[in-house]
Amino acid sequence: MVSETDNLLVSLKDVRFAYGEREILRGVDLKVPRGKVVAIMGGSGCGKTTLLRLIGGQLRATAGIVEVAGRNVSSLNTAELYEMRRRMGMLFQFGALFTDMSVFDNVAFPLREHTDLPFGLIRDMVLMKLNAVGLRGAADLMPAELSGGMARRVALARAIALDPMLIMYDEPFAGLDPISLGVIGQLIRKLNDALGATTIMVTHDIMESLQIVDYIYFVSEGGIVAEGTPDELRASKDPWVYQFIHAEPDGPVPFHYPAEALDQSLIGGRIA
Ligand SMILES: Nc1ncnc2c1ncn2[C@@H]1O[C@H](COP(=O)(O)OP(=O)(O)OP(=O)(O)O)[C@@H](O)[C@H]1O
Repeated sequence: MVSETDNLLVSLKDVRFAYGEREILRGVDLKVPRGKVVAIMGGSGCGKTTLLRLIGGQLRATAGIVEVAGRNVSSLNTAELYEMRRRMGMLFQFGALFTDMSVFDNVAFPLREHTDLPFGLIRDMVLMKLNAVGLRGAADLMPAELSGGMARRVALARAIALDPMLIMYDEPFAGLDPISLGVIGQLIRKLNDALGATTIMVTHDIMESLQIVDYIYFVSEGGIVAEGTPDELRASKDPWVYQFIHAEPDGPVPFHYPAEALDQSLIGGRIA
């Protein structure tokens, strides 16, 4: 259990959120200590991306408190929000690269947008970030010349270009082959630790998460239904966690969409 006394970078207290009339989150409590890598998992459409957007200040909670670095995100004005976002690196689903820019220019983009640093310094910073993801030699390539795994690594380098305090990834493993997936997982951990950052990632990949994260939250039906360290979750008898870790098709997360009993649906059942 993450405690109040941990040095928290992100804290959500009883957070509720609705898109119009439709309530997606109904009281979420979540804590992310500084320096840690935390995964948020859960079924499709349960509100994981929405959680990242609330933390990033793109959405405002309907109720409850979202705190980042000790500041209530809802209370920030536009300038303060902009300043906070500058300190966050985000890689959204399939975080596409700008196809008409070289690898170098893609990574330089946030530095040029957000700083007035001279070219020489930007150049060195870009090359250092590309070096960290093993692609310094690919600086002059265009995105079309990269494999899927390489493109994701460039997107990672771009997300950390400004040395963020918080890095958020939305499904960083989506669409990758198993080897690239392992490489990206290790990089996420390595970059977090090398930068002294804090990382939150939304993912469906439980096996990779168990290898690299410090803590996992499971979201379902608007709230956190399970949480723990990888070791705690591996040992857990909680049916929800068990279903996820052992990839059981049916369990607390049902395989079947709600319906009447099968024998009621079948013609034979009706005759009987
Ligand atoms: N802008 C929006 N307006 C209305 N409803 C939305 C909007 N964005 C998302 N939703 C709905 O809110 C729910 C939660 O969406 P969200 O993207 O947070 O889920 P998720 O857990 O990240 O899903 P997935 O794993 O499939 O990406 C979904 O049912 C989605 O249809």
